[in-house]
Amino acid sequence: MTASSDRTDPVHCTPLSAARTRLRSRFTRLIVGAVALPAVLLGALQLATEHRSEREHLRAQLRVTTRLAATSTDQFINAHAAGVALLADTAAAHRETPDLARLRARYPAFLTALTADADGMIVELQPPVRGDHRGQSVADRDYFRVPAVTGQPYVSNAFIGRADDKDPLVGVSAPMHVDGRFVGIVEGSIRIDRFTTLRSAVLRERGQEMLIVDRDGKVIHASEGLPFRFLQPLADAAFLADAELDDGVGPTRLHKSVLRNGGDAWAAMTQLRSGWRVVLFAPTQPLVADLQRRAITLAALVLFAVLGALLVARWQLGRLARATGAVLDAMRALATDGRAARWQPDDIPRELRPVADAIGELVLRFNATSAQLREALTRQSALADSLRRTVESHERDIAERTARLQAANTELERLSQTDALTGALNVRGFHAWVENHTRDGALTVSAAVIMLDLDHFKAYNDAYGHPAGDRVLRRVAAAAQAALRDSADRLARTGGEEFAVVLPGADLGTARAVAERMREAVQALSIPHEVAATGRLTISLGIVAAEAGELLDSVLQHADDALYRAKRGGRDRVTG
Ligand SMILES: Nc1nc2c(ncn2[C@@H]2O[C@H](COP(=O)(O)OP(=O)(O)OP(=O)(O)O)[C@@H](O)[C@H]2O)c(=O)[nH]1
Repeated sequence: MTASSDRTDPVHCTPLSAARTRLRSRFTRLIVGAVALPAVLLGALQLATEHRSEREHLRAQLRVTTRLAATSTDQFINAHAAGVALLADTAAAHRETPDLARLRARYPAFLTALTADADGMIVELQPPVRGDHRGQSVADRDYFRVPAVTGQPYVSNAFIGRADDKDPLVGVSAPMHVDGRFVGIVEGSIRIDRFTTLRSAVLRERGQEMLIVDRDGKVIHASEGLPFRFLQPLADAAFLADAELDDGVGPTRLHKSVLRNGGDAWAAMTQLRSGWRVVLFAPTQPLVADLQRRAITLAALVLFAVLGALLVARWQLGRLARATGAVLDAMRALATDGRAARWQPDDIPRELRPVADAIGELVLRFNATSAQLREALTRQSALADSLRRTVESHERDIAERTARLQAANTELERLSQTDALTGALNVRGFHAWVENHTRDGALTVSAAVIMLDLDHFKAYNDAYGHPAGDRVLRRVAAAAQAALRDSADRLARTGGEEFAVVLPGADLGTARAVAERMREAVQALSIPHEVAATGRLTISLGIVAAEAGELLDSVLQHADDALYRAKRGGRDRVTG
């Protein structure tokens, strides 16, 4: 639900997705920073420490092996030299011929053995199968000259055998003295491979190469991994440089490209009693290869650890995102609908439980408050309806009362301006008409005025009584009112039995016609009046026409004058 609503709601989707993305990249950086970096640093430190330790171990082991190799070689050579010396001494003491065959039998490493006289001429050579060399001279050989001069046993440098095999040899020799006189030497030649092959093989199995050089710095033996050949002069080689020997072994030093394969190697040198030097080389390549292998293993471990941590973080972030999405949905429902679904997260991390519980409580409270609010709104709405109905009813009453009041007022106004006896305008009503049709006493419209007066009315009252006079007044007024044609015309009772009629816009002719209709209408009433000459009640009328702007008082006076003339003229007539 969260994901879909996020997709369909760009307003809310973008910030939420961005937030999750930032959180994920932050987690990634955190894991890389907190796991990978320390692991790599610690691993590199560990590798460097181990590498240094193994290098030191290798160097120490190289020194030990060098010493062992030198010692065993020394013992081998010395043993054979001692054998030759013993044979020489024994033979000289007994004035016997040295038993070379016995010597070779005891020391099988001797390829040949010989005796030579004081002049260096070979007396005997063993084995005899190699040819008879008796009479040949070895006076040029070191193994003859040195013992002859020094009187001491001697270990030679390397040399090539004179036999057909041309074997690489070293010789050990010892002088013979009879009665203090040098009489010759005993010499044994040892094929070099007799004391190097096995040692080289063992050392090579341990990853080391062996070099033996003689006192002149020429190669006696170089194992297969070294690029040196027999008798190659190496006196100037760095690994043979004089060094202070510690317990018989010089310091181990690293030498570049010293191996046959071009590789580097640590080298340790020691010197034998014979003056030979033994140098052992320990290639660095296995150490480097081991370091590379460990580094690759470490990198793989770190990589797997980081990937695992990222997977776990991604899984946890997914849970967090789902829980957060549910929270947002609940909050969004609150914000948009004003309602909240029941908050029941079932897959929320324990750490977020307090937040979820707080939101759940918030939702419950919100729902309760919302329900109360709705109820209050419903009550308020009902109350408002009732109030509105009451107000409307009151307004209707007021309107009706106002209408009645206005009607009453209108009626009152009409009555206040109406003569109660005749129904014509009274003096107040006539003044109201005057106010509407004059300004400063002058007419604002043209108008005709008729002044109407009952003839001999006093006599009528006297003859018929005042109430009968009232009835006559009422009938005359009704007849006069009936004679009016225009709705704007007005009949007003201006005195006891005197009426004024105003006809807006009318001319004198019209006024006369109206007045005549009135007179005739009264005549037609045939109200008996014994005192009147005609025997019936009549009326006299004076008429006048005025233009707008004439003073009303003056107009009324003219009309009154005309009425007077009608009276004086014999009554029952219209005079203008
Ligand atoms: N019955 C009755 N009589 C009224 C009323 N108002 C005025 N009169 C009488 O009308 C009479 C008017 O008399 P006069 O002014 O002398 O006029 P007249 O008698 O009509 O004589 P002429 O006008 O000259 O014809 C008086 O006697 C008044 O009492 C009224 O409302 N009712």
